[in-house]
Amino acid sequence: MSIHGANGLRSAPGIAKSVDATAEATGSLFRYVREHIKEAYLLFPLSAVLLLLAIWSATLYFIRLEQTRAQRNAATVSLEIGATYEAQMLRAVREIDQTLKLVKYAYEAEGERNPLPRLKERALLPPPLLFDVSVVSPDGGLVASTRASETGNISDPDELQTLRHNDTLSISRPWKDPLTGEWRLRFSRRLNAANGTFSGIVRVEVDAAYFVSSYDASKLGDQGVLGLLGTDGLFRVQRTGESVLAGDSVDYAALVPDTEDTQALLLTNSWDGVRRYTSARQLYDFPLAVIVGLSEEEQLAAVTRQAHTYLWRAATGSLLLVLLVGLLSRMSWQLAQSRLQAAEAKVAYAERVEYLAYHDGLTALPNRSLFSKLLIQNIQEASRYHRQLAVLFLDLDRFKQINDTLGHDAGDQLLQEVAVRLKACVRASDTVARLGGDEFVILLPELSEDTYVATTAQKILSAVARPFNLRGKEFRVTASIGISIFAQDGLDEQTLKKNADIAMYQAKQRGKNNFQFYSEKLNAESLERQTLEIGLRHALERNEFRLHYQAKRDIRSGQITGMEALLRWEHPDLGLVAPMQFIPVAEETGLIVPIGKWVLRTACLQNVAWQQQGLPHLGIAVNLTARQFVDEHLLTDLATILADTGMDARLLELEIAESLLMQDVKKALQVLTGLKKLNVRIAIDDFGTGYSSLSALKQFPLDAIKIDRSFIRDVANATEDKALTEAIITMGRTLSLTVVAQGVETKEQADFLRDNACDEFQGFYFNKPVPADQFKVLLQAQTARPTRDS
Ligand SMILES: Nc1nc2c(ncn2[C@@H]2O[C@@H]3COP(=O)(O)O[C@H]4[C@@H](O)[C@H](n5cnc6c(=O)[nH]c(N)nc65)O[C@@H]4COP(=O)(O)O[C@H]3[C@H]2O)c(=O)[nH]1
Repeated sequence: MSIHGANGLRSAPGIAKSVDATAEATGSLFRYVREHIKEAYLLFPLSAVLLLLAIWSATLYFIRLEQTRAQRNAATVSLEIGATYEAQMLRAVREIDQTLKLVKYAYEAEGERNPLPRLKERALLPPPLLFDVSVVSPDGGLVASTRASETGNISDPDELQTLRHNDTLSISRPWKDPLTGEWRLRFSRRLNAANGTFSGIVRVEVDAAYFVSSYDASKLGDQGVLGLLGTDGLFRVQRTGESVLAGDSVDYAALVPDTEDTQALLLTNSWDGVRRYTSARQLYDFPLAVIVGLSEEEQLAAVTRQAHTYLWRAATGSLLLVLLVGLLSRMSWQLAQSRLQAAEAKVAYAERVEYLAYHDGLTALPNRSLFSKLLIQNIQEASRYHRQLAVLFLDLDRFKQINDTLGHDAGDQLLQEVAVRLKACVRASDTVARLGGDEFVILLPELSEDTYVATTAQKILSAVARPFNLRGKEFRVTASIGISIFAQDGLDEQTLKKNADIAMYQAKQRGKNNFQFYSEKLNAESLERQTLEIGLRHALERNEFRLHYQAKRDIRSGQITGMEALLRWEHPDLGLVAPMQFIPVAEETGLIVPIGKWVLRTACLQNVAWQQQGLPHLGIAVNLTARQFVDEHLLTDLATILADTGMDARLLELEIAESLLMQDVKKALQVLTGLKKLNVRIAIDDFGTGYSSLSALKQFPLDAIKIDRSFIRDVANATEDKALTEAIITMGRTLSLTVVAQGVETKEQADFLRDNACDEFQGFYFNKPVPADQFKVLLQAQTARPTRDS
């Protein structure tokens, strides 16, 4: 029991589930139909189904109507024929009975033993061809007959027996004439003697076919029936088509209603098994009934044929309709499908447009808009749940250079690779987005542990620093990252982004390839930077730049051998701004290019002016930054300036930082060769800090190297710096380069350099950078007193 119970429990939800599923399926079908009902491909079949229903309902209705009409008609005709037939039979039997009565009267009342000849003579007997009238003695012997051939005792003993006791009309059983093979019938009455005793019978014999001779095939067809039935249930005669039969026995009571209200019934006639609309009437005063039957098959044949025609037409119409609707539905389905496809394409296009609106096409990372949205959302959540989140701004160091050197395709490839590496460094819940150019931003929405941000930032720096393979070559880039934390560094999206940006610039300032957390101090620096940037944009047109000149002296004679032009910015509010403060800003913003051109032109003009004033023809050095160095117009600009100012190219020296040259040796060689073709001198600035390879140095068309100040600073004390400086000087001499020591501040430093055969020096120990008018005084002094100054 328990097992059954458990099964029952288990199956109940199963049944419920399948019922639910069915309901669900039906529901969804209805929903689908409701939603798409207006679609032609559904409307057509639905209309077709309705039309088919209408066609078939009408067809079947009309068939049924015709059938009913034909049935009613058959029943009516059966009744009508029955009524007529009844009247005919009544008359016929009455006439026969009248004859019998006439003979009986002549016999009994007039005492004629054989009244037949007299009656015949007086034409009171029926026609002899049809009827045989005879008189029979009580023992069955033929007394007289209208038929000449009839002789002997041919009476039925039963008939005699019946009439011996009754004075009624007797109707014999049908019998077949042995000679003709036709069915015959006999009607008889008793003859009384004068004393009233039985003295024989008078009878009329007739061909049974006589009673069914009114069979009209046009009405009764070939399968109808016309019959005379005795109340004993024995057919005296019945005719179907041309066949006349007799003697069949039926249930009289079942066939002949005992009411006046006659009607035709559809019956399977027991004597031949044919279904007929059968009407039966008992003859008044006689033990006979007339039977009329119309074959159902024949009566409904026309209707059935008609029905077949209707059905055939309906079927043909339905088939055509189905084909037509199928065709139309198919066409409209195809149309709907193509419309659907067009709509889907539209949706896909809209999705694509939306995707593009929120994603970076190059890296497929979220773009600035999407990042802002995500950041706003995450700030709201962090605020609600009192959580922290971090925004990391990342900028690639030297990206522009790679882009300019290797081309945009390589730059794009690099950015894509960086995007992949960045994503690999963070969790799936973190967001990496690209703001544009080489700027990326990372959102860390959940800071599980305090060190997570720093760890992630470090991981990113290491990942970016791994070499990239671009165009079959290995390249290295680094990144600078600025970090701001919600809520301490800002409560809204703008502030967090701005502060992360500030921190990122700070990271750049601090030598790149590092990360910086935002602080208030950074903010102040950033503000200053912003002030500088805004001011720088107008400094040229407002003529706020000045050039100062610092002398380079020969190490042995102390004579001024040349000068370096150094840029100064006289800011209206900030006063004199040092180049180390504003040149990085000018470099980042690209303003260094027009500013650099101004410097070159001014330095050349000044130098030519001094020459024209009779002062010594000395070389002048001008610094170039990385951006100036890779500027595609550098050579043409320089040539123009030289031509415009009339400057002797051999007196112009361009100082280029060693680190810059070593970043991309091939490109450096290309630019330097171009410069050299203009006959300008080339010096490597800040030498010793850029890890030059000797082979690279040998390739470059150089004229001078300037030892970095950091070596000179400790040259008098630190053994290591001494050794390095000695090595640099030796190397410079080996390569036949002028070796210049810069940042010489003390006598010790000067002595050391002199002892180690350095060529020239430059430093506060001799001269600080001064404006042109002051430098002119120095030059004039040297012209007047060309002696050693040191
Ligand atoms: N402590 C110390 N410093 C000394 C001494 N002797 C010279 N200096 C300073 O050293 C710097 C020499 O220039 P730099 O190494 O090319 O370094 C330059 C150069 O890289 C850049 N710069 C200056 N003017 C220009 C310019 O017109 N164009 C470009 N592209 N860069 C410039 O800015 C840097 C700094 O320029 P300044 O501030 O003028 O600083 C100058 C100069 O004033 C010394 O004995 N002790």
